[in-house]
Amino acid sequence: MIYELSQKFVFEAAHTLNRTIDASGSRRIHGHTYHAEITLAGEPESNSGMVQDLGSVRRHIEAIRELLDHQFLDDVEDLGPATLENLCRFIFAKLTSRCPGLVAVCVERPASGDKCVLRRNLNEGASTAFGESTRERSHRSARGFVALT
Ligand SMILES: Nc1nc2c(c(=O)[nH]1)N=C([C@H](O)[C@H](O)COP(=O)(O)OP(=O)(O)OP(=O)(O)O)CN2
Ligand SMILES: [Zn+2]
Repeated sequence: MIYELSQKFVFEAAHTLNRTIDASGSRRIHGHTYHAEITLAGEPESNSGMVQDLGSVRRHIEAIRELLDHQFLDDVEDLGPATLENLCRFIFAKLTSRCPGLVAVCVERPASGDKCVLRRNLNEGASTAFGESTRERSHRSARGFVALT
């Protein structure tokens, strides 16, 4: 049995995007309301009864949210083209060392029904792609839900 703990947050941001379809509208600066959700997996620590205190998760999220909320996403360092895919990767990379057990990041635009989920691929060692430390990998391995790669 494994527990999954999630926290949602919202940010508003502007961007442009180069596309082969609907190109002119996407190339103009426009904005979206993004709804994001992060998920941690693990076992509750016996004394606290918590996988991780959601209060500390919210603090870490707030630091990331400040990098995105009311920003022009084209100018955000390390983001690349401001797609849902890159927003998931960006949030995952920024949070993974602060939130042990981070397994998924979801970003969606409810207004248009667009959604992307980035899940840690336990079988293919995708964790290293996000700059996860050896300490974190060992930590998760010790909790028994990932094989060391
Ligand atoms: N795989 C992806 N495809 C697209 C993404 C993305 O993040 N990943 N993003 C976009 C654009 O952000 C785009 O603004 C959305 O385009 P579109 O659906 O055409 O129109 P809007 O949501 O802006 O809605 P309107 O109200 O019609 O402007 C496209 N593709
Ligand atoms: Zn857009």
